[in-house]
Amino acid sequence: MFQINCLNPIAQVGLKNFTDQYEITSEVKNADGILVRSASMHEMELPESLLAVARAGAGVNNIPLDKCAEHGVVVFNTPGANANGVKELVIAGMLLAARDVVSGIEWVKASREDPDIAKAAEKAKKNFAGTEIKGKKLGVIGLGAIGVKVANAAVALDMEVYGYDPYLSVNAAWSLSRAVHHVTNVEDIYAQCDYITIHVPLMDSTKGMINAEAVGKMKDGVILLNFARDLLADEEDVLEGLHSGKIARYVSDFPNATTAGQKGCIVIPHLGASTEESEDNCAVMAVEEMMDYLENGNIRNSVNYPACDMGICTKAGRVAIFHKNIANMITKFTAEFGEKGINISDMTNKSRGEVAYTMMDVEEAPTEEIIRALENIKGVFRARIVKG
Ligand SMILES: NC(=O)C1=CN([C@@H]2O[C@H](COP(=O)(O)OP(=O)(O)OC[C@H]3O[C@@H](n4cnc5c(N)ncnc54)[C@H](O)[C@@H]3O)[C@@H](O)[C@H]2O)C=CC1
Ligand SMILES: O=C(O)C(=O)COP(=O)(O)O
Repeated sequence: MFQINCLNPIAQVGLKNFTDQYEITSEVKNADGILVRSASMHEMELPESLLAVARAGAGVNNIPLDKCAEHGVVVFNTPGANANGVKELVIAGMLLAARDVVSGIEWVKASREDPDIAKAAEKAKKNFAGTEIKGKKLGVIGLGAIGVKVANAAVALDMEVYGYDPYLSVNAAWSLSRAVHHVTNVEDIYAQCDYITIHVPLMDSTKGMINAEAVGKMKDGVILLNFARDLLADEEDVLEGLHSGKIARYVSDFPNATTAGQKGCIVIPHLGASTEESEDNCAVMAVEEMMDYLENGNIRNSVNYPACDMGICTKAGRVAIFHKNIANMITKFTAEFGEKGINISDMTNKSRGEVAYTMMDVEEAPTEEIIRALENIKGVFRARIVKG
């Protein structure tokens, strides 16, 4: 029986796919798997029992990926599963910045006791007049699952779209509208665009990328949208830009003490992926990945281990080994089975950066003794019996 702990509420449509081999537990201490959305796991002590973490969503900056890798804990995410939800809110964000709908709605609320509100509205509306997004230049930084959808939707809304992503995947390139202008230097986006939206993951290399220097290169009156992570922008610099008039509006999906309630900031309480559809898609994908890993050792959509798929095991046993990506490991693993006269009938070894994953199908059920011997090999983080 696998124990699954949910650190955030996960949609039922996903949870109900767990078979009777699984139990949802409120206790993290004996969990085999953790399902999580945005809850931070950085301060958490990882239970010894933990085998996998599935992030029902895209961003994994709330999860200690390296620490998990060193404990042989596979971390998954659900690429693209909430991208449409975010795309739709980004479009809403652009419209909220272009048309002063928010102030207009506030005015209506404040005037609700006025019996002549209809007449007053016709006078007041000039204060909330805006512009149209048609014909404006939009720069999209990061053309992954979300960026591509935002770029294509903006093309359909008659915007002139510029896209920048030095690591563009082949899939993304195939999905991107041909009307999107290919930008190879992000500064061209800063210099040319009326709207700039960022859709990159938060990593050391992207943290604070929207800083005073970047803002200084932008057009006067630029509208900046951040539906990726607040730390991608140095928001003190963004506030400076708003005060000086360089930035007309900052639309963010991440409330914090710096931006909440500030003039020129339209801040939404992290609603990008909070749609029924996105929550369902993420939950279904996260549960699928978790089950295939726990039952078969297969890894799909991991962010800290390589992909590996050996299907369902048809032999007597299957062993999975997490180890450093260094020389001589396979020889040592096979020797452990060889010494005991156990035939290895199938094997896969995959690496990703400094870590590697080896799966072996064997013709005798693996014993705890073999697992201990494998774990004693220098460079091995964990060995587990997947079947046997
Ligand atoms: N507001 C919300 O509720 C949500 C926010 N997000 C955030 O959006 C981010 C992006 O999500 P997805 O599009 O699904 O991820 P993705 O992984 O499909 O796309 C990210 C893209 O950024 C590109 N990239 C990386 N470094 C870059 C750089 N320095 N300059 C330009 N491009 C760079 C990558 O090549 C990739 O194409 C997530 O990491 C997460 O932080 C994601 C989902 C929901
Ligand atoms: O998927 C992401 O990266 C998100 O930011 C969505 O977060 P959430 O699942 O809504 O807490």
